[in-house]
Formats: sequence, C-alpha cells, structure tokens
Amino acid sequence: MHVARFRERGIQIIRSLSLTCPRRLPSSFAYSSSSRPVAASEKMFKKALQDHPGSGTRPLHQTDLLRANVTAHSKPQPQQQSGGVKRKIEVGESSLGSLHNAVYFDENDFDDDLDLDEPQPLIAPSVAGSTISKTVTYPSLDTLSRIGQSVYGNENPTEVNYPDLPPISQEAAAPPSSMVLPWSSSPPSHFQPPAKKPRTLPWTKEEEEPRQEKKKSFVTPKRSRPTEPWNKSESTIKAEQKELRQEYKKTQKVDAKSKAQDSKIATVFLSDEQRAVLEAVVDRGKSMFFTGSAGTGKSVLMREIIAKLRNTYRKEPDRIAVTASTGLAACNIGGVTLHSFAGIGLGKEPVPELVKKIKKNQKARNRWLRTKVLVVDEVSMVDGDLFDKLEEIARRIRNNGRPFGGIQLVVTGDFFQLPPVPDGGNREAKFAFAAASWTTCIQHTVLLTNIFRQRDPEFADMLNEMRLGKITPRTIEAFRRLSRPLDVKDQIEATELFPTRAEVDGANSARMGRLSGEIMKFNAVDSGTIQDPQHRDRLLANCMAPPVIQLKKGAQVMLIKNMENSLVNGSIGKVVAFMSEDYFDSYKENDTNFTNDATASDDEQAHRARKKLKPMGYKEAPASMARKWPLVSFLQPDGSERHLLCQPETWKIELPNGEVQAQRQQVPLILAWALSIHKAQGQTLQRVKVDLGRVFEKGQAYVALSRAVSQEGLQVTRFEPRKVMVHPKVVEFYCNLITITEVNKPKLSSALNPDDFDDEDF
Ligand SMILES: Nc1ncnc2c1ncn2[C@@H]1O[C@H](COP(=O)(O)OP(=O)(O)OP(=O)(O)O)[C@@H](O)[C@H]1O
Ligand SMILES: [Mg+2]
Repeated sequence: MHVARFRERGIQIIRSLSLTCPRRLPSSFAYSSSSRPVAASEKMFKKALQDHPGSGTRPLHQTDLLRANVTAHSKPQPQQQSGGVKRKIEVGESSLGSLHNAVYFDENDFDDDLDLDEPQPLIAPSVAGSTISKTVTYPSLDTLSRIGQSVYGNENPTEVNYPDLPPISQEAAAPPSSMVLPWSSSPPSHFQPPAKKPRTLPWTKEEEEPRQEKKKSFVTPKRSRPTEPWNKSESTIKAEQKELRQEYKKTQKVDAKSKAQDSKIATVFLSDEQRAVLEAVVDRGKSMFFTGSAGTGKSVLMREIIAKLRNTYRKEPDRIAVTASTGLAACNIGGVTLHSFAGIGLGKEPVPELVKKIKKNQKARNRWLRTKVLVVDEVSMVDGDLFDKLEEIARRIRNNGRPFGGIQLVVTGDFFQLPPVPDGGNREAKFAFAAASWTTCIQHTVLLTNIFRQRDPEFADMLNEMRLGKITPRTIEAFRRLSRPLDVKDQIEATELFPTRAEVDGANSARMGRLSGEIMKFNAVDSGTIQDPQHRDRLLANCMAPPVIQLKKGAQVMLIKNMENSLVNGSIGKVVAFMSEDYFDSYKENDTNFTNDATASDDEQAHRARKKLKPMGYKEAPASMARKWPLVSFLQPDGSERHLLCQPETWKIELPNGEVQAQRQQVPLILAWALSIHKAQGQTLQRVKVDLGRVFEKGQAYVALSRAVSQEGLQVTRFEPRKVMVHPKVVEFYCNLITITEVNKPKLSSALNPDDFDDEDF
C-alpha cells in the first residue's frame, strides 16, 4: 500500500549535476591499453623466473595476454586492463595462494616497476567535457532476491562457566526489565513426544500457519555442526589462515548453498527509482552517486547492486571492490575501508609517494589493476582530498587516463548525515562532492525520494525539514511535544542514542547492574590472514560485534545480522534464557514443560523439565556439545514474539580477491538499552529516545532522530532548533542538484531554494 502512496508523491530522478562524459578527453588521456603494461609484465615475469628457476611455471606469451584481453572484453562492462595482472592468474597452479608462493614476488622485485610503469605525468581530466543528458526510463516492478547473507561460523566451546540449564524464573530478572514468558500458551499437543522428522525452519511455513499460531515462534538458523575446537593450536591457526587465503575459490563452490540461505530473507520489491539506478549501474555500467534522505532505501539498493554485480562477475570476484568510508560501515556490508582497499595506510603523503608505496605492495597494486567496479558506501564521511588522491592514484597505477583510471564508481550516502572525521589539524572537513575530480568521475547523480522507513508522511516531512536545516515553527512544536515518555505496553524499552561511547557504556552497564542473575560472557574468536595481532585487532575494532559481550537474562539486545525477513540487523529483543542447541530443539517442541514456576529455582525447574522430557525421547547432549547460547525473544511489529537461539555468526574484513584479512565469530548481539549515534547510523529502530543536549556535530541530530519509524516510537528531549546543524556547503550542493536537473521543479525547488537557508527561523 505504501508503495502506491509513494508513487503518488512522485518520483524524482536527478540526472547529474554536471554530467561530464569521459569519452571526450584530451589526447594525453586516451591511453592505449596494450604495449607498455604488457612489456612491463613480461619483464617482471621473466625476472621472477630468473630469480626462481625451479618454480616450474611456463612463460606467459603474448597470446595469453591477447586471450586475457578477449576474456576481459567479452564481459558485460569491458574496461581496459593491464596485462600485468593476467600473468598472475594464468601462470602456475590454479590457486592464487599457491601461485603467490610459487612466483615469489617480493617488494624488491618491484623496484624496476617504478621505472617501467611510472606513467608520464597525467593532467587531471577536464571538467568541461561533454555532458550526458540521458533520460532514465523506469522498468516495471519485478521480483528481486534480497541479499543479506548470513554466514554461519563454526562454533567452539569457550571457557565460560555456563549454568546447567536456562534460568527461567521470573524472579531472576529484576523489574522492570524482566520478561514475563507466556509459558503455558501452548496447546496440549505440545506435550507429545518430539516428532522424529528433520528440523524445519518455522519461517518457511509461516504463510500456512493460522494467525494465532504466530503468537510465539522459534527460530534456529540452519547451521553446520561444530567442526573445530574453540581453542586452537598454532598449527590449526596456520592451516586456517591458509584456508582463508583460498576462500574465494570455495566461495564459488558454496554459491548455491549460500543462495539457499539467502532465500530466507524476504524478497524486496525495489521501487521504480531504485530499479532505475540498479539497471544503470549493472546493465549499463554507469558511474553513479545515489543519494536521498535517511530511509529511502540506499543501503537496500546497494546490497542489491552488490549481489547483481557479484553475479555478473562470479568467475572473477576480485573485479568488484566493496568499500566504505569507515570500518563500521565497511563491516556492515562485508567490505573494507577505502584506505585498506587502496593500500595507502593513513594516506597523508602526496600522490607520487603513495603510488610508490602501492607499487611496492603486490597485493595492493593488483587490487587497483583488477578492480572494474568500486563500491563506496557512506560517502558523506569520505574526505574530498582523499577522493582526489585516490582518483589520481587510479590513473597512475592503471596507466589509464580516464577518470578514476577507468574504474566504474558506485557511490552512495547522504551528505546531510555524518561528515568526514576531521584529521586532527585545523582544516575544515572537505566533502567528497567538493573534490576536484568528483564531477568528472560521477556520470549520474540520482536522488531517491521514496521514504520507506517512516510511513507517516507528516513525520517524514518533519525529518526532511530537519535534514535541510529549515525547520518551521510548527515542526519545532511537534518535536517538542515528543519529549513525553513513550507509551510502552511490552517489555522492550526505547533504545537511547548518545553522541559519545562513554555515555553509551555508562547507560548500558548501569542497566546491566540492575539485573540479578548470572553474567554470561561470550568471547569472540578472531582469525584471518593478518598475523600481527595488533593490526588485526585494529581492523576488528570497527566490527559491530564486540570482542567480549556480557549478558544476563533480561538484558535488552539488538540483533546485528540479518537472520531472516522479520529478524534483521536492528531488531530489538530481550534475553530470556541461555541454552544449548539440542536443548533448544526440545524446548521448541515442548515449551510447556518449561513452564515458569516462580517458586522454583532455575535448577529445580531445569531438573523438572528434564524429568518430563526424558520419557519423550529427550537425550541430553554430551558436555562438549552442551554449549549454551542466549535465547532472545524479539518483538515483532504485529505484537507476536519470535525466539531465536543466537549462536555465533561471522563478520569478515575481506579484500576483493576473497582474502579474509580478519574475521570475527561472535554471537550476533549487542546491548541495546543504549547505542552511539555513530553505531546507529544506517539502522531502523522501532523505539528510540534521543537527548539532543550533547549533540555536537552537524548532521548528528538528524541521524539520531531519523532512526525512528514513527512519532509514537520516538522520544526527544532537549530539542533546540540550534542543535539541528546543517553544513551550508551541503545545502548548496543539493540546491545545485535540483537547479540543474529541474526535475519536479515546483515541489522540490520551493523546498530547497538557497534563499530559504538564511536561518531566519532560528
Ligand atoms: N524497496 C523497498 N521496499 C520496502 N522496504 C524498503 C525498500 N527499500 C528499503 N526499505 C526499507 O526501508 C528501511 C530503510 O532502508 P535503508 O536502511 O536501506 O535506508 P537508507 O537510505 O540506507 O537509510 P540511511 O540513510 O538511514 O542509512 C529499511 O527498513 C528497509 O528494509
Ligand atoms: Mg543506509
């Protein structure tokens, strides 16, 4: 229904602010793809063979390179490639890891490259190129499979001293956070012995179930049995690292398997404007920036684009580089930071030095050479100077004078949200759109306008006013009215958002302290190809999943992985028990045997439950298998509960070639009484409480408030219009966007006229 409503509100596609076509470039940019890189690669290869005559590889001939070019050009979006990379793929054994060992490149081998490959100084592409004015036509709606891959990691026993059985007494959790469980709600049939049939997943039959059956449902994601111990020996770790280096190959094999898992995520029907972007990127290979208010489905669209691109390049996964401005954003989309992709460290040095640095690093150099599509998420936090540096690096390393060295850019974000982090100096943040090369690299800019997160148009308009920094007195009043406490009828409290981590930690530990009951500690298992523990820890510091999480029964938690259509990243719930997977299976089938008895202790209840279950065929798992995991009750928008046994999931920091630099296995939960605004960016929350008193950054107030789905679910305290800070350059950028395209002029130009931003209302 809301789709129809949004259609009424109109679709506005903005066709580029100054759309510069890279086709007509100065002749110095029309670099021919063939001779120099080929010569360079052959020389390097010969040198490698001389240095390591026993490597047993055959030399690469011109025909190989020709064939490589033909292969590359037969792809849907052909781009010029340096022959230097094909050498690495086609020589020697099939595995990239073993090839790396066999060909033996080390840093010094590339000293020659500096002479060979250093291109003539390239002049930045002219902005005054020809202008594309391509009309985007909308396709009809279609079913698209949604991604949101859940990767089930292996489970390993920790050293945690777990209690024997799930603590289920109501007393154990101090009011008001404890949850009253509807233990006796099951029909008598649930007293029957567990059916001896293979485990089925509740969501697959959800449609057929009568409505009342939905009241409470149990979910155990399908997962493999534990295959490796929690504590690993050194040799196991080494073997695992070797395995990870070759994982990109395995990824191919398990493709079908992971697709099956994805199917539990509901299919998303992209809106017309989302589909238009998807087609322009995937089918026509356009470099695009798509933007829009919070909740317009940018992330959903980006996930869809990545899935489609990965499918297009399924035989060469390293052609797609998935990156984001910050570690947190990168971890959320399974990519790496832009810095990490580029191999530039902090990237403070001038471009020639950075180019030398990259050329000495074979892996980084290959990434630049192999990449055909560079995805950049949360671009509002990318520094403009960094963008320019990367653009020049791309041209130099790839010996290709086209914008960004001919790499297709797929960029998203909302510049009204969090800005680039200042680099410590006095320099004011420079946005990516202010980069000299921005307009040359981005062929189309699309403004998404359908807001999905807030279905109430009045609330969506209030937030849009806030986004633009132009708040009417009526909206100010409406926000001030939201200072009342939320009317909450169940056990899930509003998540408080704070600007600083210290405030978040303080709020969460205060709430944990009020709960009685045993603390359960879950340690993450980290691994990856990066062996230096400090380096790995630095990378994983940005992971949504913490290294250690302490939980108690009654703790409010947020799910940080997409599990299936109604249990997604951002779902809020309460821990109701801790139990093993086997125990959960019995619990699922016989939940009335676990009926809550306020007078009995946890141990007594568990003993009773066991006694009842024994004659029904329940066998207690051996101690090694009996690891206990948090059982979380998630409240669904329709008021029903879903119980999920939260077993460890995997987060990866993965380079485009499939190399997993670092990975973390941890239960997919974080404490959610309080959350930092930074961590909340990108989330959709049903109940939010925001105190704007300490907000200090431009865009911060907007990010915080726009997480809410409705006014009923939002409490705002200390609302002051001056807390709603908007960067004037961002306003100007979006004004130009509208002025140039003149799409939907009457509606949007009145909302975004630059003269409106004189602060008269403040
Ligand atoms: N085509 C669609 N159909 C239905 N729901 C959608 C669609 N696209 C997005 N949504 C839903 O809208 C909500 C917001 O989407 P998403 O997080 O992608 O927005 P966003 O633009 O990335 O927001 P933000 O700027 O805050 O990160 C999510 O709950 C998502 O599931
Ligand atoms: Mg997003």
